[in-house]
Amino acid sequence: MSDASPPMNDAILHVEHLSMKFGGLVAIGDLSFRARRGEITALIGPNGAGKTTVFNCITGFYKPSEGMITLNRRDGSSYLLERLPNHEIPARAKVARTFQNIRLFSGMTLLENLLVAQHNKLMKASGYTVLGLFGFSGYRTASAESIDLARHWLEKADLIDRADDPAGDLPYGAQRRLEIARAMCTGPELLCLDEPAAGLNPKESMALNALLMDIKDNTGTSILLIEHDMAVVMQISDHVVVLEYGRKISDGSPQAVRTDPRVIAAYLGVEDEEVETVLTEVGDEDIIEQLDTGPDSAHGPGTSSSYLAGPVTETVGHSEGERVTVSKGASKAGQVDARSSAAANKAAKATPPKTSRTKPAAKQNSPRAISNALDAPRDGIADRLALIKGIGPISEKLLNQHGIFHYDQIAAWKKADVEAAETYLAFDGRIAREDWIGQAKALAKRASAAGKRGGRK
Ligand SMILES: Nc1ncnc2c1ncn2[C@@H]1O[C@H](COP(=O)(O)OP(=O)(O)OP(=O)(O)O)[C@@H](O)[C@H]1O
Repeated sequence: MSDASPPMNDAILHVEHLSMKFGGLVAIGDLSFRARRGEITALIGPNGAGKTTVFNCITGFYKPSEGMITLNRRDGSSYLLERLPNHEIPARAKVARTFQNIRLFSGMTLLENLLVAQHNKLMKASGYTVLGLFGFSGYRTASAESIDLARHWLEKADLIDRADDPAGDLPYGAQRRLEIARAMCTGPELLCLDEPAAGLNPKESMALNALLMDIKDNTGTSILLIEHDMAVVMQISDHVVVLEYGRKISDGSPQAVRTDPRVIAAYLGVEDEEVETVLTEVGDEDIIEQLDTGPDSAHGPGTSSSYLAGPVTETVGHSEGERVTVSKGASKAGQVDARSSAAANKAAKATPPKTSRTKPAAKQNSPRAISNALDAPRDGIADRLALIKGIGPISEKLLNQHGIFHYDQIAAWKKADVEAAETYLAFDGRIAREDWIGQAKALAKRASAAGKRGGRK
């Protein structure tokens, strides 16, 4: 939304008309948004929406095909990140990041990991000579300061008791916090976190939220967050930008985005005919009303730069005139737009009573055809299937309704089971494309190794 755009001096990050192409694929198309200083900005969207590609452009791993990324530092200096050499982005623009996959030095202790992160500062203090390491008082001071800073962040991350343990021995959630502590040791003004809550159990998720809120409240570091866990996003974000197929489909406060029908349709990854069912399940009567009467300009990207970037269509345009076709009807946000217009045109259509908004009978009464379905979760506790990328809360509920509660059940699926599940979920090829079976195997293994510590609801 246009009201989400702060004045330039309030924006630590300003992304303008960013496009990134990989051969014929437009991973990001004409994306513009701002992240305010001192806030947590979340970048969300379904798998493959282009979130990590945006991060890679901001942090210099990719040079964008088009567009500008401006980083405004507190001291008034500004950097065009797309022009800075990769290695200068952390040092000069003060941007730090973590990755989807944990990248710690697992054989080093926690303290050593945090000292390595301060390598540049220490080398500078040494005068870049071996003698400097032993002789310069400047080095000794810098070294003591580095240890203090590392201790400070170990305390903040609630890891000080494990300071001398190898990082690889930490539980998964603690490793995630260590990565953030390590990034904070570089003194960033913008901290980019790629799915920090992925694979965390609820307790670990709460500890992560506390750490991120502490960073926000007490350091002045701004945070840009990619996250699939909506509980985390809605709880701690000040501002949310939603992507679908590389295009921005919504931009605003967590509340505005949460109630945007385009986001619900796109993010939950539902098929066209299921949009209304999803909205009913989400339980937001206002949205259901909107779908019957047309789009509400107070919600969604009606006046946002996503509209300046053009409507979401079944092709993704590129400024050089190239058009790359995505699968027909692929944009769920586009489907909502289409449905809203169609609904507005059907003036004579009577609004069906709310009680009639139920799942199609075929879906409710489908015979159980997945070979390893169970009547109930083992020990009464289901795994969090939504940790599998591609499974949202609605799909998780549907799977549960069809007797699938555990990672190992999905891990053991054969072709016929996949086909049966796709019928229930009204997906076409997504299970293989998103490798649910591979993800389920990894989660089952992790849950089993941790004595199912992290994998339960
Ligand atoms: N180096 C690359 N070469 C070719 N295609 C790429 C490359 N990196 C990303 N893509 C493609 O760009 C699109 C966006 O990918 P990206 O990883 O940015 O999505 P994402 O929103 O981060 O997805 P996820 O939530 O699954 O991590 C995808 O279609 C992906 O296959």
